[in-house]
Amino acid sequence: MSSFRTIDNLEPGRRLLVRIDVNAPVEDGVVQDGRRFARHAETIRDLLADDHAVALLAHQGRPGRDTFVSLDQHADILGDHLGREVDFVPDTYGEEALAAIDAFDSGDVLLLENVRMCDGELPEADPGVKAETEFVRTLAPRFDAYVGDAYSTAHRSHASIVGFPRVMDAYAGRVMEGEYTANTAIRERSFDGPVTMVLGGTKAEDTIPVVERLGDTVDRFCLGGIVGELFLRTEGYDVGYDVEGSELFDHQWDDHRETIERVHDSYDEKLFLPTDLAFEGADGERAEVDVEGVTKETPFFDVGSETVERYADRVSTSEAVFVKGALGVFEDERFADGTVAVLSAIADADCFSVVGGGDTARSISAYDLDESDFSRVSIAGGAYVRALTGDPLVGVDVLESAS
Ligand SMILES: Nc1ncnc2c1ncn2[C@@H]1O[C@H](COP(=O)(O)OP(=O)(O)O)[C@@H](O)[C@H]1O
Ligand SMILES: O=C(OP(=O)(O)O)[C@H](O)COP(=O)(O)O
Repeated sequence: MSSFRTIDNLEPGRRLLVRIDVNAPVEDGVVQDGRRFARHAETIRDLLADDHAVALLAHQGRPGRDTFVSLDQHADILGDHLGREVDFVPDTYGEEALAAIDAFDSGDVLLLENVRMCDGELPEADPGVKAETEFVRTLAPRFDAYVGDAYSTAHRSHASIVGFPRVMDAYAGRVMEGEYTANTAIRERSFDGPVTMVLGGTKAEDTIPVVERLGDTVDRFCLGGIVGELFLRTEGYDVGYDVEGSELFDHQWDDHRETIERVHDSYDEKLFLPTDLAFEGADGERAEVDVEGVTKETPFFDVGSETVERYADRVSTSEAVFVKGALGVFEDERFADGTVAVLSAIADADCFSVVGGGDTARSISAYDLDESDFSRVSIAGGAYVRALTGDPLVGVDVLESAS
């Protein structure tokens, strides 16, 4: 059981600062609707039913990425879920934001601009340091309480996650409470047969430490995506290099090389790496190459069909399977085979299964897989796999300390 207070403990009619996570895929500049919007709309609906005034904080993307965009579209999508207007304020704690906050009243919902566009949110630092930022010092006194609902960002020590609850009366929202309860319960489960983790995606910092932390309890790690290529590079294959315009590999290699090499040496027998990879052929179609034949000039977008077969075989003989991160760029149909085939094998298998990640969970609906074939689909990725290790989530810790 968590020891944080929830929104059920709030007196009605408060002025609330609510941190949600509606970080979403962006395709050709268009923000894609998904589970995160639907789930946070439930929290907001419950808050409005208790006559609170709700100011929402959220982020989108990371500086420098093409998914780093304004939250104006997010306000419209949230509004569609709520069946009412959500006012977008193109400012976070400047004059325009303060005027909107000072004017807002019971029953109002407004969404402030992408917190990662304002000074103070980044980089990660101790909660006490984030609480001292101008951002927190300016907004905190204007509200009665803070609601932490962004479980999927609870592993980041950013101002909107840890700074506000450090200095405000703080409560957990419905998403925070639900995700925390479910993921903590999963961590406490034990399984008689093999446990497999399928790890892919782009965020090495969230997945590689998990391999190290769970290396003694998980039986097989099937690796793909950027993570898989970084491990292949450890084995001397010429993959996992940035091509022009991409910043996916080299800085992650510099940051995590030591850990990757250590994990590789320690858990060699449990690690399953791609034996073939897919790329865009000269005719624009999907082409595949054995890892022995890769060259560093070629960007790879999926695991190959032999790898898919091996991974599907591993998951179909597992008692439990945990997925975080896609095995390829599934948003492009040519490179969806790895992600979709392995998810289908999990859906068909008689196993306990969890699929997590803001992007990865989306592949389930995008490719008409049936959500009910999985034991759980989490809207969190990095936070959920970290929760499985038992390591603390700073965004949960601060809510517990605030109680
Ligand atoms: N080889 C690859 N190159 C570039 N991107 C990849 C590759 N493989 C997977 N991806 C991308 O990884 C993304 C999901 O990873 P990530 O954001 O880390 O996970 P999630 O949001 O699901 O937790 C997908 O959107 C997919 O396009
Ligand atoms: O999408 C998110 O995490 P996820 O990719 O682990 O699902 C969260 O919004 C956190 O975003 P971040 O990884 O840019 O800090």
